[in-house]
Amino acid sequence: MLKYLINQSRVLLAGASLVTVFHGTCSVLLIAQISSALTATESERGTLALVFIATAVAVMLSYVSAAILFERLGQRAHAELRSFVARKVLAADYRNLETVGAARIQSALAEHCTHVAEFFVSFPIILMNAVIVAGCLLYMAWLSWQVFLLAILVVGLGCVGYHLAHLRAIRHLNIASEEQDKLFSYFRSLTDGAKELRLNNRKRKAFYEDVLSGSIETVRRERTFGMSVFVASGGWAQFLLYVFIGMVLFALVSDGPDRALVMTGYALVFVYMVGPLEALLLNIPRANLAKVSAERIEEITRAMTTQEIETDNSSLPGLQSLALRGVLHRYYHEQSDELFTLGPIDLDFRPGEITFLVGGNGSGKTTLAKLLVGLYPPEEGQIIFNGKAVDETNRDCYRQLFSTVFSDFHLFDRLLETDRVDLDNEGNRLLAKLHLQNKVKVQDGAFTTLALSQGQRKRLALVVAYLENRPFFIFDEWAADQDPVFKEVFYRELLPELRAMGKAVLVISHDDRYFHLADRLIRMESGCLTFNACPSLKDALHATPAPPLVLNGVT
Ligand SMILES: Nc1ncnc2c1ncn2[C@@H]1O[C@H](COP(=O)(O)OP(=O)(O)OP(=O)(O)O)[C@@H](O)[C@H]1O
Repeated sequence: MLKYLINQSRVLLAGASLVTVFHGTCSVLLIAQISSALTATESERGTLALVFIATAVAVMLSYVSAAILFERLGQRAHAELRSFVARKVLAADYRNLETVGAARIQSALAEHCTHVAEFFVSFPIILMNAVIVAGCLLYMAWLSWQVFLLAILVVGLGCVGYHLAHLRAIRHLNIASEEQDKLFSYFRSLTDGAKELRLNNRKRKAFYEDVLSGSIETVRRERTFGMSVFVASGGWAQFLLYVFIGMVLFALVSDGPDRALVMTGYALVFVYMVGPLEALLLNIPRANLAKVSAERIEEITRAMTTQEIETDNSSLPGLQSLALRGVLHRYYHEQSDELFTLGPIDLDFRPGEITFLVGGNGSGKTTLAKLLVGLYPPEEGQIIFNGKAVDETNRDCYRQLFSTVFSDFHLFDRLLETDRVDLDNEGNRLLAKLHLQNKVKVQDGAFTTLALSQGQRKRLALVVAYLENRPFFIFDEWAADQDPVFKEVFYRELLPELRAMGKAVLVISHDDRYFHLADRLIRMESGCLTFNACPSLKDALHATPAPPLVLNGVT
């Protein structure tokens, strides 16, 4: 991931790095000039002053240019990463997305992308200070070659120590990253479960103390440990530096004619070098954190795959026939080691036909709807659409056949599903039909508000589905949250209207008083079809009566 980003901006990165190297070199030259000026004669000072001013200006200009270039790189990397993850999420198979989970995706989009982008803040600091430290060492080598050899030894020892620490620290940073993914799901529970947490004080306390705090603490502990190991390795490097300084000052510099110049030079360089060295040791861990986050993004996005070919929407076919043949889907529940199997299912759908799908909770109605609309590719069997099997090459195109309102529907404030010119007028006409005209309007292709009751929001979702106007409509317990008057409108007006328009309609419903309005009734039990016929054959519907509900021994 980091390599990809670096590759994407290699020209800008190379330019910024060159400017940084130039800045580091000028900074070292500045120190060398200060050192020379301290022991310079009166006649040399004039020229030295001019060179000093020119170098100082170069240092300032190169610093500003490098900082701006790297800021641009960082922001660009951040934007690119966010787009990359968002595109991956949009293209991923729905099932893969369910497996990865919303929390990990949020974590990737929020924290991990930020950490990776910070690499472009750390990188110039590392590069700039590495150049300064290298320059200082070279300056020392020029003053005395023995010192240079010693410096090489110190750098070697520092590298070995750092590498060992690095391996340990990365392990802890990885654990922290994994825990952070869980933490994001707990953060969601803070807002999504706000009502439940307020209504049960024991639950609220337990959630905070046992779940949330534990997770926050794990991230803190692991990250602190990981970063501390890096800091400790920084301390080791600093210690080596002082050993190096001590050996140079007290053992290596002999009493010669240049002793004063050499000692002044060293004193200055040492003092100057400590700052860059510290910056270096502080920023290398940050770059490592970026690496860990980049690996995490890679892992998350790798799980979001697809083999499907995206449709261009130019020639969406109409519906002539649709058949499910031996279609089967399984859910595996890891915690309980249980498998839910839906199917094998054989079903036919025709235009202008209203099908009701009924059955107990958890019998597989929604799963069947997801299979039918192509959100889940069948594990076995086939969907035959207009005589052609649906596969990776045409599944995206096939999905464009459906307008749906699932029970966990999402409303976008903008009406993005269609580019029809009469969108506002048609939207407002439908809103009036569903008695929402005083609550919300469609204005410039967007709803004026979404702050409505659940039942009203479902009516908005119905408006959206109507505006999409696809050949096949699916409603998953749409009427469950509606007043009797809207149930009437839905079952007795809207559904017949859709039938008259030649739409195929699948209605998942528990409203048995409207079952007779369907052209066909399907019943599901434990993932299997147990009834598939005209609704007048009512007896078959009640083949398996539901067991009585028992609460604390009271029926
Ligand atoms: N994303 C999922 N991952 C794993 N198992 C799932 C998933 N969604 C549903 N299931 C399981 O599949 C079974 C059928 O669920 P489904 O939602 O299709 O039932 P349903 O008939 O629509 O129920 P309800 O009437 O309560 O909405 C359930 O046992 C459920 O535990």
